[in-house]
Amino acid sequence: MSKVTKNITVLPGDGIGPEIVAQAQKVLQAVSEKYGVNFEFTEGLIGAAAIDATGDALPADTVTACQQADAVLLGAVGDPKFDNDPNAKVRPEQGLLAIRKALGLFTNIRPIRTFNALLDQAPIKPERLEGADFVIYRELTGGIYFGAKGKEGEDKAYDHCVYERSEIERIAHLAFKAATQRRNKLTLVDKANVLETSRLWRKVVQEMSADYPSVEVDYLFVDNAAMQVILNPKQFDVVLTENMFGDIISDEASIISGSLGMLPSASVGTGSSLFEPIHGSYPQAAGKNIANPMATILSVAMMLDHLELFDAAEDVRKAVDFALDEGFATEDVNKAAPQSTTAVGDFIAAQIKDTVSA
Ligand SMILES: NC(=O)C1=CN([C@@H]2O[C@H](COP(=O)(O)OP(=O)(O)OC[C@H]3O[C@@H](n4cnc5c(N)ncnc54)[C@H](O)[C@@H]3O)[C@@H](O)[C@H]2O)C=CC1
Ligand SMILES: CC(C)CC(=O)C(=O)O
Ligand SMILES: [Mg+2]
Repeated sequence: MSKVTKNITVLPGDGIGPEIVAQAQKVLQAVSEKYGVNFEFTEGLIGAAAIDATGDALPADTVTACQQADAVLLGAVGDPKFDNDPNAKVRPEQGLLAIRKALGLFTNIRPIRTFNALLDQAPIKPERLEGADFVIYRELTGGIYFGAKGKEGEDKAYDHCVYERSEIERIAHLAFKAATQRRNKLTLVDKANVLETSRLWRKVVQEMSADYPSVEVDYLFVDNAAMQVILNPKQFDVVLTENMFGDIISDEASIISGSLGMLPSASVGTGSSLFEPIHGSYPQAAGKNIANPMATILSVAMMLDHLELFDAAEDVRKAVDFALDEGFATEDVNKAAPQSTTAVGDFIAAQIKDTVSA
């Protein structure tokens, strides 16, 4: 019988992107060998790498390759030469925003959990963290990142924040549904005491809650939420929020997991789904073989769930837990005896091949 083939478009991007994506591909290769699935990889340019090669942060053939894929795997984009040049006309991050828009990826799902092996080293008391398990539904193609932006002269600049009801409803439906499959709680994080867009979010979510009677809905202003997320993370189940607030709150929530290098994400919507760590291109670590590949590897687990390879996804998660339990991890989560990025990738891939499937 011929093997099932899944076409994966791979966008390594910038900084540590190529290093962490290579480890994620090793993991997919291990899954391929164990489960008899064939992964066909097509590589595309995005970000600073794409600007350097073509002048464009998202070349048209990258978009086509993503549209034709069963799933997309992204590393990260961004380079200090653009970050430090406020006058740059083209920026790596434009490529990321553009692929999200082109694929209609209106929801970014960011699960936040703890890892037993990392509880003791967190800057927060372990008893506050143990059992924390929530998921952030971050709106991904609207709000201030996508509104009109510009400058008036040299000393005035603006970024507009706009949301339409339909943009709120489509992600809110996904978030409510997720809550019904979890612990039936949804927290809307907004700034409805100040922002008109937030008041629209609140109104729409209040109206929609009638369709999900089992779900308890509460509301938190984002400044309070930023504090609650680390003070009492166990209170959250599904957190629904707009683009920028979700971006910020999720980086903060990585403290609960132990490192920004631990948090994966799935971006879903109307086109091919895309899987990426929540962190950026960590340029200080580029080329040093020290970045944590686990966020990207756990993004592969989310990809495998999406491809309905559920046992393989579980294997990947278990292999990451095992690596952490064995202390086989990079310096961000194992300062005493750090392993390299490639060694961690090899270890996790070998563990997947070695374990008997569930
Ligand atoms: N999705 C994306 O492609 C994103 C891109 N960026 C871009 O990345 C560049 C750097 O931005 P930063 O604000 O420094 O954010 P960053 O997420 O790249 O790094 C912030 C800090 O988090 C830690 N960290 C991040 N990833 C890690 C990993 N895999 N292993 C271990 N530690 C890790 C490091 O301590 C690092 O200094 C910028 O150009 C920015 O625009 C930032 C966020 C997301
Ligand atoms: C270009 C930024 C919006 C990337 C980012 O920080 C993110 O998506 O988390
Ligand atoms: Mg971010």
